[in-house]
Amino acid sequence: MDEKRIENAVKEILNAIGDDPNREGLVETPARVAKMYGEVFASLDEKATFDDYKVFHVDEDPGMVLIQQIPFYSMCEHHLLPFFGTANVAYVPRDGKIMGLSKIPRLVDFVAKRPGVQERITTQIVAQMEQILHPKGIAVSLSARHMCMEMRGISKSGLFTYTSKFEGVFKDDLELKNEFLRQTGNHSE
Ligand SMILES: Nc1nc2c(ncn2[C@@H]2O[C@H](COP(=O)(O)OP(=O)(O)OP(=O)(O)O)[C@@H](O)[C@H]2O)c(=O)[nH]1
Ligand SMILES: [Zn+2]
Repeated sequence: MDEKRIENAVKEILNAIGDDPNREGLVETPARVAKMYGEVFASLDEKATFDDYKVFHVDEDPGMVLIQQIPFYSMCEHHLLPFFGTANVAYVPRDGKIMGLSKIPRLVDFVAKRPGVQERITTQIVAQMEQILHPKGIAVSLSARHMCMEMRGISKSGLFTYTSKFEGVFKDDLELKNEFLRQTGNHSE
């Protein structure tokens, strides 16, 4: 990431909104924003990859593995305002192939830390899980608040947007899908 360029751009924005980038409270702001963008957009760094996942084997296929309520923070690509919430990620292993549990929240972070939309985070979690494990099934659901709908524009506070994607056995096996929905606090039909 080109921090110097971000700093200059932030100075320019401060000027453009009619504030003074040289006043005491703002002098260090461009550098802080550049550093902050480095964090919230960390996945755009050319060195950033999600290849530190660990795959293990168990003798018998367990059923569903589900990590619930994984907090995530992202920035909407339309307004560069935060959207944030929680993700539920489940899979059903194939051939005893399982993943290091901590890698799932890492994967959610990796997918979230770039300008995006909630729908794409949802589908990319599914795509990455598929690539790493080729499991029998994947279920992902996200619930998030979008600051671009709360602090501006339509200005509706406390709206939660829900997105979900079900693959493989989660599509075919209604009981399994219902178990995911029940466990994650959502109600099936
Ligand atoms: N589908 C989707 N839309 C999003 C997401 N985050 C923000 N948006 C929407 O992106 C849209 C951008 O619409 P535009 O009409 O181009 O922008 P705008 O004039 O600022 O729109 P308003 O927010 O309605 O004022 C808005 O409707 C936002 O609510 C997201 O994660 N997914
Ligand atoms: Zn937005």
